[in-house]
Amino acid sequence: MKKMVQFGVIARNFSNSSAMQSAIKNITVIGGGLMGSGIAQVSAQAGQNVTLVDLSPEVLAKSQKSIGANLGRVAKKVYKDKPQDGEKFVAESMARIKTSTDPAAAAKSADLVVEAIVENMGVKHKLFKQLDAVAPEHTIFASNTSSLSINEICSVVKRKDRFGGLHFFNPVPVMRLLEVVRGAETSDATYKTMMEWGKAVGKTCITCKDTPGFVVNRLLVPYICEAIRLYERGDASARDIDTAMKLGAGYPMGPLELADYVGLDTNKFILDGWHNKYPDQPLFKPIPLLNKLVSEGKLGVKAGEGFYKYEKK
Ligand SMILES: CCCCCCC[C@H](O)CC(=O)SCCNC(=O)CCNC(=O)[C@H](O)C(C)(C)COP(=O)([O-])OP(=O)([O-])OC[C@H]1O[C@@H](n2cnc3c(N)ncnc32)[C@H](O)[C@@H]1OP(=O)([O-])[O-]
Ligand SMILES: NC(=O)c1ccc[n+]([C@@H]2O[C@H](COP(=O)([O-])OP(=O)(O)OC[C@H]3O[C@@H](n4cnc5c(N)ncnc54)[C@H](O)[C@@H]3O)[C@@H](O)[C@H]2O)c1
Repeated sequence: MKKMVQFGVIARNFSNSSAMQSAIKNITVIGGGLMGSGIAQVSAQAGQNVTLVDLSPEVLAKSQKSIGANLGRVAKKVYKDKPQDGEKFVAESMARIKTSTDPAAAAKSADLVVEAIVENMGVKHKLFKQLDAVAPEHTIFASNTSSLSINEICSVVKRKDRFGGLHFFNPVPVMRLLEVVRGAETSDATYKTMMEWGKAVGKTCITCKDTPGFVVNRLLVPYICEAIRLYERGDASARDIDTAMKLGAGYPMGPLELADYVGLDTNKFILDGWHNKYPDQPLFKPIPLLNKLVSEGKLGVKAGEGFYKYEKK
């Protein structure tokens, strides 16, 4: 049943993509990590020309490998009875992805730049300032930030009317939602283009204001944090909390499993940032157990241990 649902999602995303048109033809994705490689993949499979940029050539090589493998999964499902068409789909999608280690050069030919680099305001400011000086007039800039303010990120660029948030979800090829975030100065034309582009790459788009966590993370972060506090108090075991939310509320993962999946350092980073900004909000108060796990290097799936133990890949 689970597989059937996932197959439906991937096939639907793909057919949506083929049917939709977008004014954006050339996209530059900056940051070739977990999110950037997924954004590059869904864009290329929807027929866009993609330049994927990272400072590290090793990251780019790893991303290309994982995109190839994930496109292979899509092809297996969508072209189940036509393997040759599947191979063509993978080859053509891969051929649409170029890689680069030079963000400024890659922005020069972009209609849209989607930034998916580290969640750090200073680093994002430095990048966007550099890109603003070289990108064509018409180029739209977007950030995939999980928790930072779009208005604050775009404060360093002149093109504030051509700036917004495009918040994807992990894993990008599977998750159907795209949050389109309007900053205070995002123009109607930019907003409309971002919405159309999101549909063209197969996502269902919702509109968000530039508030902490937009919609999903504003609800998800306090929910995960409450689950950690529940566990910390000893009210239930980790396994029981996760089983409760999977079987009682129908979530695909329990909150502690999801916290391990996104990374406990990411959980902590978001919580600390919001706590500093909104010290009176009790939902954003620091959690001693979360701080302890992070200080011990127990960051979740990627570290081999978080609330649970995992086999290191
Ligand atoms: C304090 C809180 C902090 C929050 C942090 C915020 C972070 C951020 O801003 C927001 C988020 O993203 S929030 C996070 C939002 N995310 C969530 O909430 C996620 C919740 N979890 C889920 O939706 C499901 O558990 C998964 C989809 C992850 C796995 O599905 P499953 O059924 O349990 O396991 P399965 O059978 O293995 O996989 C089924 C099929 O899915 C496919 N596929 C899987 N992984 C893939 C990948 N990496 N790539 C590509 N494809 C991938 C694949 O096609 C596979 O089929 P195949 O047979 O292998 O070809
Ligand atoms: N991980 C998630 O679940 C998730 C979900 C939604 C949004 N986000 C957001 O997406 C962004 C990226 O997250 P991620 O999980 O993909 O991170 P990641 O660490 O997997 O990847 C970030 C990549 O950016 C590269 N990078 C850093 N500075 C750069 C620069 N100046 N120019 C080019 N490349 C640079 C790094 O080498 C790294 O490969 C963050 O803002 C994060 O908050 C993450």
